[in-house]
Amino acid sequence: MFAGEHINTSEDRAVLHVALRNFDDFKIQEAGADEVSGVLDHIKEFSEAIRNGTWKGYTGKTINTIVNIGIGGSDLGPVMVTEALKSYSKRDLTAHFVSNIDGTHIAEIVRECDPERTLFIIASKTFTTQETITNAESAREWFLSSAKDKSHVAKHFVALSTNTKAVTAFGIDEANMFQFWDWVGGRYSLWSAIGLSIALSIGYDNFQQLLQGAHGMDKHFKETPLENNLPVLLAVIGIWYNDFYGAQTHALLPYDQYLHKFADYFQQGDMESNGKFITKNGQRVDYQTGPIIWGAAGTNGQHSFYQLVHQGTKLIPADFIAPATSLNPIGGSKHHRILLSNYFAQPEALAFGKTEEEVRKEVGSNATEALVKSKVFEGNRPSNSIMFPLMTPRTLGALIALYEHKIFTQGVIWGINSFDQMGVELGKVLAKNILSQLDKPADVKGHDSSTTGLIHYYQKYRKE
Ligand SMILES: O=P(O)(O)OC[C@H]1O[C@H](O)[C@H](O)[C@@H](O)[C@@H]1O
Repeated sequence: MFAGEHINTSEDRAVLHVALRNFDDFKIQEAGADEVSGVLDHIKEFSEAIRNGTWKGYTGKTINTIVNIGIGGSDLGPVMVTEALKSYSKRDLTAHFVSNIDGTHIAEIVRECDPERTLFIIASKTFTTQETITNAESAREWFLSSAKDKSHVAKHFVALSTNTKAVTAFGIDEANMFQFWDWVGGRYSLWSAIGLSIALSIGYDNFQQLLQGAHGMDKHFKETPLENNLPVLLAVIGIWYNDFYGAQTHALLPYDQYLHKFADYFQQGDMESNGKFITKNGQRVDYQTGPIIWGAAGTNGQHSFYQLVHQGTKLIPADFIAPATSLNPIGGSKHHRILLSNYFAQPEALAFGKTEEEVRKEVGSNATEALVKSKVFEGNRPSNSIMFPLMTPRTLGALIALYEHKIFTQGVIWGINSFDQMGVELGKVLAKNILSQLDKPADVKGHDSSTTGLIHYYQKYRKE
């Protein structure tokens, strides 16, 4: 990876998100790597102009709302990080994120926006993603219904992309485009121009701290012997339970409300990277690869699904993640002490459980056998605990990079290409064909009976 070899073999690309946060440290030879600092300067200059009010909208007002339009890697990273670092954000600059093609998403968000004071950020590596381009067109239509004159688009629309041609064809000036390169995978792109909404929200200096935190983890990963190497340790522990104990899933359980999108983010990060049954050499694996990633912020999960984690029939390895100090120490950190007491207790309960003997002592001799059995915790359920002093941009950068490299290490051990995503293509192709058949029942051809029946049902009941 660090040598810039084309380890994304199926697409013949280097994988160099580490070059986006390198600060001239590692020597990386790859076209575009020398352009990173120029794009960072552009992000700095632009984010400062928006934040200090020198950038004005078409009626001379400052920008008070940003709307990032993107999906997958062009959405989840910015959403997760702006939520995680909300405490560092400019409170009078509201950030919204539109991803879903469902018109409800953009319709509900523009209801909260003032066209004179809103900046739309069209985030798409390829600039061909159907959802993003359709949402961007609708945003432009909504904007022009107030602004009227197309020349005003320049003050309210910017693009983050590798595809200059498509960006300019959409009507966004090249000067308002923030570049990145094909060696940045979508799910590894929050460090690139795709992070513009993060820089706008928390300020460029904090964005840079985020990058530096990730770079620190890159160095650790590259230079530390395997037995002390955090991403490697997480990777092999994960493989141990996944491949040798049959665990199907892995839960990410941050005891930090700011990290409430962490599991959503790494669902793409991990499952799109390692959800593959073909090795780099084209063989079908005869072992398990990437786990199902899921989770929720503690303690909410405890009151929802932890029953199964403790007493269900499935083995669920979990990562418990928490800051020692809260950024909101209300009530003299009373909340945080309660939160952390749960953070400490859950892994302990999972590991050591409660024996039948202990239950008997507790319930007394009148309890039925069934009640006794229902209160037994078998224990011996695995978890990792990750703790850090305080949620800062630097810490978050390191935490994200920790998981990125864990995923990469696992992919290497499984012999798969963690950096392509062929599995998302088939559905897109089928949807495109179906879209062209939706008008008339007679057009619905070439499908199985269930699909045909469903489309006919829609055609019977739709109102437009
Ligand atoms: O940034 P874009 O080119 O619009 O791509 C957005 C997303 O599209 C697809 O779903 C890919 O599987 C994702 O990896 C990617 O993040």
